[in-house]
Amino acid sequence: MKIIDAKVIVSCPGRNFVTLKIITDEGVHGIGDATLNGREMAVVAYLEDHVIPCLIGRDPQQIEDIWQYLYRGCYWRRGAVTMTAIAAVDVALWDIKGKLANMPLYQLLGGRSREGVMVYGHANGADIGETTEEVGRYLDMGYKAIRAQCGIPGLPSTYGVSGDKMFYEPANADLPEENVWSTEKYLNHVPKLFERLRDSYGFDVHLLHDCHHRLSPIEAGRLGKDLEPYRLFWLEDTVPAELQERFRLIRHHTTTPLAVGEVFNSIYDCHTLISEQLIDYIRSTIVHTGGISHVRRIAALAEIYNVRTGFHGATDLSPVSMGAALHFDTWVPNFGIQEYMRHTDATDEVFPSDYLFEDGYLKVGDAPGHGVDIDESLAAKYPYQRAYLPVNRLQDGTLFNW
Ligand SMILES: O=C(O)[C@@H](O)[C@@H](O)[C@H](O)[C@H](O)CO
Ligand SMILES: [Mg+2]
Repeated sequence: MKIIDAKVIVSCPGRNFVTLKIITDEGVHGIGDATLNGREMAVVAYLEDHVIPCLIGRDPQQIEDIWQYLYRGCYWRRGAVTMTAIAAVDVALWDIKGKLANMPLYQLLGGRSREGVMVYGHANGADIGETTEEVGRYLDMGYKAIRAQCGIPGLPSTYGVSGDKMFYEPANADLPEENVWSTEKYLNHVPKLFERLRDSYGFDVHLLHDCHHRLSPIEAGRLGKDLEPYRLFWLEDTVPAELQERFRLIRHHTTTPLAVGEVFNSIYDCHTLISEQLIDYIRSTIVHTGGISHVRRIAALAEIYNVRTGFHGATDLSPVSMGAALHFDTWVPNFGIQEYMRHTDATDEVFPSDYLFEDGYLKVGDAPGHGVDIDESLAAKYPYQRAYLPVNRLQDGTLFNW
């Protein structure tokens, strides 16, 4: 069996998605997500110019050998562009293997460990009152876990807060938007939000919060401590995580559970965090971390150290990534939670899938492979539009972390 063709499809049904389709001589095809928000075309070029020529003629069943070939064989290891491109190939090959075996992906991985995958939705509002109402709306939809973000008095815009409640989208067309940030204002405000949420809804719902890498370790320790009475499920991305050792200080100061990893792209970004048990949840997911073949190694390491998975699942990860992640979540023994930001109807039409939201859980279907496909003629109706994530400046103009 041979790979005879592979193509990259770029489509913008509301936001940009990059999809790799691998075609075999036996008529079976597989698809993988290759979307790297704000740097999409770098992965397109990497795949088209450097990866696809090496795939033609290879046996698509040899997933591990192809992974090693692309990782070790390129000499320049790791990095977001490389690991996203490898992930797209890897997921497309697992999709093909599932179709050949006539099995859903979770069966190939080791079978079902749970009935459904608990997901968390995003509630956001301009102020505490609006976010509290939004959390109520998510509870009415059946969510068991909800991430809450809210506007900060005195700041014109805040990460995670948008006009469109259901389809919050982190990127903007044309050029990067600029946000203004004040850690002091933020640290004073956030505990009040969670006090209100617990007063309004009690302690049965899981509440989560994302700091988006904006704090120093000692500030993170303080926030974690201030939030302890409200029993968060997790506090995410408190500090920029290039230095894994930074988490030792945070850990010494708070019992609030910590999650990190959506910007990581390999096991080497998180091995200290995991083996020293400095975090509770690892968020590195399939699309930006070398695919299923690499993420399962991270999950296996995490399992030994009682760290659970909590995969990234924002709207810039396509339904293809969501499908693959849900199969992984259905199998992985040390599953924690899965992020679920709903895609727009236009996106769901371009990527027909068979997963379903039911009472706070996402459930995968039994279609062979990961169960998601791409409607190429519909995808062609939505041409690429350059878009960027925002940047963030302090009030005096200094460029800061976004
Ligand atoms: O936790 C999250 O979902 C966020 O941090 C994302 O919205 C993130 O900003 C984007 O996915 C970046 O592309
Ligand atoms: Mg995040």
